[in-house]
Amino acid sequence: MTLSVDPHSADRALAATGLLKTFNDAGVIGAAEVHAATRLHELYRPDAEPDENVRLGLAIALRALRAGSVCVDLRRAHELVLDAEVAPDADLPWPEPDVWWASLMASGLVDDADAPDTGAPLRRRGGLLYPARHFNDEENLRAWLNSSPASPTAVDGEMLRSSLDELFDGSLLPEGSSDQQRLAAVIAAHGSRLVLAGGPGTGKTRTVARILAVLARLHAQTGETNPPRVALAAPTGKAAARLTESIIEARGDLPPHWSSFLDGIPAATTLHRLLGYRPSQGFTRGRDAPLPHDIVVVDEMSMVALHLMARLLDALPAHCRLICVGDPDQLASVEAGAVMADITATGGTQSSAAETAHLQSFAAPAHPFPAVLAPPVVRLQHTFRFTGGIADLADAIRRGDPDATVSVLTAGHEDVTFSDVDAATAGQTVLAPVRERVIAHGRRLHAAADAGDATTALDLLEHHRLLCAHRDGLWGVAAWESRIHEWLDEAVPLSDAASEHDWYVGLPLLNTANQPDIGLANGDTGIVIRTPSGLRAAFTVGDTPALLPALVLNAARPMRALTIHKSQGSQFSEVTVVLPPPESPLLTRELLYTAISRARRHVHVIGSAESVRRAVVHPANRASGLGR
Ligand SMILES: Nc1ncnc2c1ncn2[C@@H]1O[C@H](COP(=O)(O)OP(=O)(O)OP(=O)(O)O)[C@@H](O)[C@H]1O
Repeated sequence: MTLSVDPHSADRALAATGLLKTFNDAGVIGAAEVHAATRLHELYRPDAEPDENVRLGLAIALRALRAGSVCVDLRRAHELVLDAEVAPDADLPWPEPDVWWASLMASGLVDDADAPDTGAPLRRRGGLLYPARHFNDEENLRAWLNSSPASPTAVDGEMLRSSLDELFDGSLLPEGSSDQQRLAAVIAAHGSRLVLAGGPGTGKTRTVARILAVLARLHAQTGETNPPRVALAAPTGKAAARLTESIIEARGDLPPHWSSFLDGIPAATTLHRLLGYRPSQGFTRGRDAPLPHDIVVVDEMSMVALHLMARLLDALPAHCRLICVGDPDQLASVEAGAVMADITATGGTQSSAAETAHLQSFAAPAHPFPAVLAPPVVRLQHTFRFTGGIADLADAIRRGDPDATVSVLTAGHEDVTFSDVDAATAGQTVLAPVRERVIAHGRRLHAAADAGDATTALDLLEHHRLLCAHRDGLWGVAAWESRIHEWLDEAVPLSDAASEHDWYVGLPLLNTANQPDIGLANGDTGIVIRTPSGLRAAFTVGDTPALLPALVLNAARPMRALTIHKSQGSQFSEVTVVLPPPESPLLTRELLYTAISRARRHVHVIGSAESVRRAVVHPANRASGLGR
């Protein structure tokens, strides 16, 4: 099958020639890659005849970036690049890899990883071709992962042991299983790096709060009068707000004489803000202006792109501990890289026998640590919050087992329902349960909004969310927005609700830009409520509802449905997931896992079993050189 590419598409580069034209016509590379490859070749080799293979290498490396990969294995370029789109399987004239490499290395446009950096735009490591900037960022991360941990003798062992016995007693774990939360605390106490990986409800935040308390106690013991300077950060404003809330909650769960160790920790901020990002200057924190902190915690690491991670590592002072927290099975960052998944798959450097024995000595007798330790990565596996269908479903998806996933979906669990239909063509009868759910939720939202009760309305907003993979098209957010609007208009009805500026009482809103002047971040959600002064949008700013007029909200749009990508970092009591057809390029294991793990109490999946199976067996394929 050859992909028919619209000859008038903006992605067609009319001036392209040779291999660039062939691959552009086939839809493998876009106009942007054709232009960039041509330009870079001219810039770096103004005197040389354009070499077809070299220009294609440049374009493919850039195309891979657009698909989320920081490098490309030239032997498998056809798989990697085509993976991101509706794939042509045409017989394209891919250069023979050895010949391709020979052309690239002779071009002066590629520096080998082990040779001096001449400033060429591409780098080679083994069989991988990188844009130079991404190569350097990956090297930065590799060096951090492989750096040797701090000396174990720096820790007051007795104090650490007694702290662990109080805060990490492992009492809810099955006898004989490793207490991974305690292991995380031991590793954090001994070194400057911890990567804490785990699914929802595995106790990541609770563990972080307790680690911070233990570190503060150990710090005080050294005679320091000031507590350690801690920064909490996350990739988005929404995730930062949630981290702040979760840490406050976890603090409330600490024994009273421990909670004061968390006094004075500022609210979480976005990573960009922590690193002093200014649109005109870029990141103002870096090697020359390091962060002033002793401990930095970054949550929702799966959303952190390689580039951002590298800037963070640049800005860490040598003594600073970095604790990275996240779920490696979720969708990766919008920009290239899959840092969290790569780090957890790679592991760190394995401990020596002496180090392992030392770390082991901090395990509780009933919960010995694993025999092989690879700091800094610790994976939490025991789920404390979820039981039943959602946990089983998440597990089956994570394991990549399509039969088990479909079995859980159809097993009749109380917390999982499945409509095995194509959501776009399903009739009213099949969709009746979704309609009822949406209407019941809409009525409650409307009642609270009409009464001007911002707190209740904002709380209710988190009770149910409909999530789609796509923004547009029959299975996308836009189609579901109008379908839900129609359902509600019949049932509530919305035409009776007061309306101004296209707003009406009870309309959920999504803010789509960062607006620090009014305290809103991109991704914040709110709801239109009635107030004595007219309609206002209620958004949570800090920990209280702010009532904002339409005038200041130029980037807010209706939100009856949300993309799964945008829902990352949030959780809802109930979630309805609309799956696209099996041939959708967005349908990946990470997408399905992220969607269902947004649900706290109930998940409803609407989509064919074939779509479910296709997602489960199709992990997102982001190439990187870590672990090779
Ligand atoms: N070792 C433990 N003993 C008892 N309860 C625990 C333990 N670990 C976690 N919990 C409880 O499990 C629940 C989930 O914990 P927590 O919020 O820390 O998980 P999480 O991994 O951060 O979840 P999410 O990713 O969904 O935010 C909390 O109520 C917490 O108190």
